[in-house]
Amino acid sequence: MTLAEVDMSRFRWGKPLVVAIDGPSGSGKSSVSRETARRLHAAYLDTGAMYRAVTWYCLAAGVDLQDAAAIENACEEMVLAISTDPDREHVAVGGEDVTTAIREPEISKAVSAVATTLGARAELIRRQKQIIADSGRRIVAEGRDITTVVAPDAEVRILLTASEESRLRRRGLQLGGTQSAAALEEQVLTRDARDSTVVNFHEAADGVFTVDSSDLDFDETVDAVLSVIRRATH
Ligand SMILES: Nc1ncnc2c1ncn2[C@@H]1O[C@H](COP(=O)(O)OP(=O)(O)OP(=O)(O)O)[C@@H](O)[C@H]1O
Ligand SMILES: Nc1ccn([C@H]2C[C@H](O)[C@@H](COP(=O)(O)O)O2)c(=O)n1
Repeated sequence: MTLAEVDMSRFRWGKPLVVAIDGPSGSGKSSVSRETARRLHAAYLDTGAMYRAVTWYCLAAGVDLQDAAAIENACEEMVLAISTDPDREHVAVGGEDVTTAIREPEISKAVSAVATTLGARAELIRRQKQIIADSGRRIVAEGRDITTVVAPDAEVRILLTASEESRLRRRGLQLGGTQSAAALEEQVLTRDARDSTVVNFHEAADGVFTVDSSDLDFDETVDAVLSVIRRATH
């Protein structure tokens, strides 16, 4: 058992523990948050998957992604189910399993149109707050606006960041080394530039801890996050 695991056993039962993690693309939000949730025996919420699910629904229904009102309507009417079990990735729209489909490149390319539609954001934020409440406030939730908008009252708020170079390298490895430099920049930097027109995920707000993972491997990053949680809650 590592030192982090010994200390984390204190958090298994008892008080609410909402951990909110945001940061730019490729910083490790999803993978690090999922593992952190496992270690804490907590639920896990991937809010980016919800934006992707709305995008999938809009494309499937032929909704014009230039039409903000149509996107907002689609978002409000859509029946979305998302697993909060860190060991079970599952997203369904209207009962259809879209877990894999929402990771396709066409969704990654189109998702900023949904993420920058303020009416759609309002609806998803409402649903995300409800999921956090339904978890009994024992959850690790991640996404671009979690520390500032969705869960500003979380017990622990962390900005997980990394240099552009690390983030591009990680995304390249994640996609099997098949993407050109230009394609990776489009997926990581250009998408972040579009998304940051509606939400700030590059700077830590007051009370938000920063973990810079540029020089840390995955396990070291999880340990750094657990260490922040331990310090913040004692
Ligand atoms: N500290 C780290 N060192 C090396 N690789 C890492 C580290 N943290 C995460 N990774 C890897 O980097 C890749 C990108 O991580 P992840 O998908 O979790 O990022 P993200 O911030 O959620 O990105 P996005 O917001 O675009 O979905 C994954 O393959 C993950 O395993
Ligand atoms: N809370 C959130 C979560 C995600 N987004 C946007 C940012 C991305 O363009 C898209 C998909 O996120 P990913 O799965 O790549 O993390 O959704 C957001 O604006 N707010």
